[in-house]
Amino acid sequence: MTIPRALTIAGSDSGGGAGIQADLKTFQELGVFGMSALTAITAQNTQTVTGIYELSEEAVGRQIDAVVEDIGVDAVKTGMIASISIMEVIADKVRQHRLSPLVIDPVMISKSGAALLDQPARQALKQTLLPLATLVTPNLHEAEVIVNRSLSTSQERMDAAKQILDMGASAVIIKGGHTEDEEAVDLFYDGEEFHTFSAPRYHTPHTHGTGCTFSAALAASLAKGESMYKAVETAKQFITKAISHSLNIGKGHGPTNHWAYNRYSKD
Ligand SMILES: Nc1ncnc2c1ncn2[C@@H]1O[C@H](COP(=O)(O)OP(=O)(O)O)[C@@H](O)[C@H]1O
Ligand SMILES: Cc1ncc(COP(=O)(O)O)c(N)n1
Repeated sequence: MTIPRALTIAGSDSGGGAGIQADLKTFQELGVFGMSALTAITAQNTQTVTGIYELSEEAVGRQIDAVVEDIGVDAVKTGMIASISIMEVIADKVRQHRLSPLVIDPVMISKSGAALLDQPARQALKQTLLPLATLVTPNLHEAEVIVNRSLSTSQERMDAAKQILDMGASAVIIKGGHTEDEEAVDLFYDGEEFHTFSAPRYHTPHTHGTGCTFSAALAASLAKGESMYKAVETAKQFITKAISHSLNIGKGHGPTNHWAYNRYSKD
């Protein structure tokens, strides 16, 4: 039996709801062996980020080399990248090791408002990492930063999706977590067809780590060999369960529930 292996390149969330911790929990729940390359350590809980400690470029590069050269990687995701210099190392390593499929979650700001990618890096993303992406997963705000205009209508989002593919990404999913719509609708485009993936919107404050969990579920599903379309379906089901059973932990935005997909499969 071959064991699917996924690597997350992201930041640590001491609070356990987002970042590397969310990714590894998601990989585990989906039956994929999880590995990590940390870009930064955050001191963080459900209310706030009190410290960000970036790792050196060398530390990031060596973690990636170590797992690739020995264990092997069937899919990769990136999350918090922190700065341009770390982004450049990641892009170099992706090219050097031909890492694919590559899911890029262009994390910019935490739900609690902390900058997790500095301003220059938000623009550099377009040239440095997006062209390498198998799938890029911006939320609405991140998509607006990438295309540099507001996206209020579905037509504007479809145009933005096309523009993101013109930047070199193979596919994009613009997530609908931050709209006022009754449903949480994600727009997928792979250069051929648009698809929407919808689920009921849960009115809960406990959505810390939704984007990390979603992109980790995508990487895990791709590591298992699912098609891109099937991987989005699985990830949408996983995140919807995780949000519908989210955890009232801490005093702020609690985390999503990573075990809900397996434990509450019938409701
Ligand atoms: N309140 C909610 N109810 C149901 N689904 C949600 C809710 N909030 C986010 N989602 C879904 O969670 C996934 C992550 O989206 P989003 O929260 O927009 O990402 P991010 O964490 O990057 O801001 C998407 O599939 C989105 O539709
Ligand atoms: C280390 C790290 N990575 C990503 C997020 C984004 O998650 P959210 O937007 O839910 O706060 C985070 N808060 N911390």
